[in-house]
Amino acid sequence: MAENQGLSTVPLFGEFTLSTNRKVRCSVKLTEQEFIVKRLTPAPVGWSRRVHSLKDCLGCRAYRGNDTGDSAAYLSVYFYPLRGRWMRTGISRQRVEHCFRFAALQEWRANLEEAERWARAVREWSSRQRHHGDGVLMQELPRPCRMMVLVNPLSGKGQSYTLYNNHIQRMLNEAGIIHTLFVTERQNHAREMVRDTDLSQWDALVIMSGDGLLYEVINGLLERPDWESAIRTPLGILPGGSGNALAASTHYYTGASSVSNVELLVSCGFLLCRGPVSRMDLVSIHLSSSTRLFSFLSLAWGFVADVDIESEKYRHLGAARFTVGTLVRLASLRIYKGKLSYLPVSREQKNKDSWSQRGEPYRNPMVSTESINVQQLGNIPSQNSRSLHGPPDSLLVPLDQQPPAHWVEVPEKDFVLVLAMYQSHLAEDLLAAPDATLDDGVIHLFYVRAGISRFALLRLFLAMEKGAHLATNCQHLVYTKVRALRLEPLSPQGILTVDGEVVKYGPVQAEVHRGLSRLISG
Ligand SMILES: Nc1ncnc2c1ncn2[C@@H]1O[C@H](COP(=O)(O)OP(=O)(O)OP(=O)(O)O)[C@@H](O)[C@H]1O
Repeated sequence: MAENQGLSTVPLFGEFTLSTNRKVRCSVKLTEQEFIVKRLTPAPVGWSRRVHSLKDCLGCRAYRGNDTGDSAAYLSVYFYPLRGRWMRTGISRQRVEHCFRFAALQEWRANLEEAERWARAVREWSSRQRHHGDGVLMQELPRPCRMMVLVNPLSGKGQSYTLYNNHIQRMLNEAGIIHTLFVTERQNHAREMVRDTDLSQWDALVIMSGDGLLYEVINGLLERPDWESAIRTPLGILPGGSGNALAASTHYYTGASSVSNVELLVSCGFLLCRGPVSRMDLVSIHLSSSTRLFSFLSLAWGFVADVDIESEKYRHLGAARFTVGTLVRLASLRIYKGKLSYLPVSREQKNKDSWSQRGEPYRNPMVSTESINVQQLGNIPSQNSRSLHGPPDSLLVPLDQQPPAHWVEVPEKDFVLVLAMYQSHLAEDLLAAPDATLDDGVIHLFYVRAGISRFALLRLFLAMEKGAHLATNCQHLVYTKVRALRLEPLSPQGILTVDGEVVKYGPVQAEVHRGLSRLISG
């Protein structure tokens, strides 16, 4: 062990019987990349050889059986490979367990030691196989890992707790993750818990709900005096709501084909257990009420916000509530009056370049009295009168001043929708920003100008299921990548949502903070 930096040496070979049938002998081989099982006892039906990539290994366990008179030990290894779905196209992660009986030695202790040697080697070599993305890897979660799991029992169709019991609890146990379950009892419960908890007790905070509960957790972390370290606590997301946009986004970033419901849950559970932790963008949002809050997903006004909120009454339908809501709102399509301006990614870059050519550090020219603006904008009381901290917003000026001169002002004043996205999915089956990545530092801004027909709008949303809406060449749809934006609704009434939650209607502005938070994302 001491040589080879504590790693168990591989390959390992062994011959064991199946725990379920002692008459079936198998040869087992562990290499740096694979776990290979070959049946030595011929079987009339079923498999004769199985090869698993260690990338698909969730965990393993060595243990003694219940019978104390039995000197055997057991090794269970859990894999979740991507496999073709039964009677459907596409692939999804499906659980495969191998369990072997170790009885070659007379002493139970010796058999258990041998099983533990195998378990250690499987764990070590599978952790070496973890996929490290393109430079986004921040850190591995420590092992053993301690997770706080927050479950909203009322989210989605009210099945979160059952889904946790049926799938997630088992996966966390298989991965050897120590976790404590907290069932939220009311709105803001999770926010208060993360605001007040001793974070040194936890290696990760996991949210099993819709996106609304994560929104609470992020804002709770940023209310803490130690927000700078608190917001770097690894977060995990498990789909338990009806929208599940971030869960769908994290699955999408793995490159796997699209899945929903329990298959999405298993995929996210797998990512959660395997890590690693990546950076995730957050967007600072200023409302007319002088409130500043943080958002991880979206800011919406017009059609999308209306559908999201008005379809709450169909939540018993699960994800289908958005389809029903879309059809209902299409029937009475509205036009929303407002002013939209933004700082394009390209223009911000030019600005930075011209400053650096002059050999000076970049400063947003409109906030040269930065400290004053930042103070005014940044340190304002949050909705529940607690102070929300977070980094200063260097691109924004106060809402009662004109946006900076180098920003773009959209000429149109009549919109059907404005949607700012920072992750790929708006809902499980709505791939709104196919180009988005977890920490690209970009707000993907979409707006649809008034004048679009109902049919064309429906076509856009149908195309969005596959992320093909941008290829429809719809003349009314505009897409641009920005760092900051301001929206000033002129219609006296309307709905504004942040991460799917209603916020105070009125002027709003936003700035992206690249990689401010951490997400366990695979
Ligand atoms: N026990 C509870 N009772 C009532 N509200 C709760 C409870 N626990 C959490 N909440 C609140 O429920 C709201 C909605 O939660 P969340 O968005 O996670 O689920 P959802 O609305 O079902 O999901 P989705 O947004 O995907 O439709 C959050 O604002 C949260 O504060």
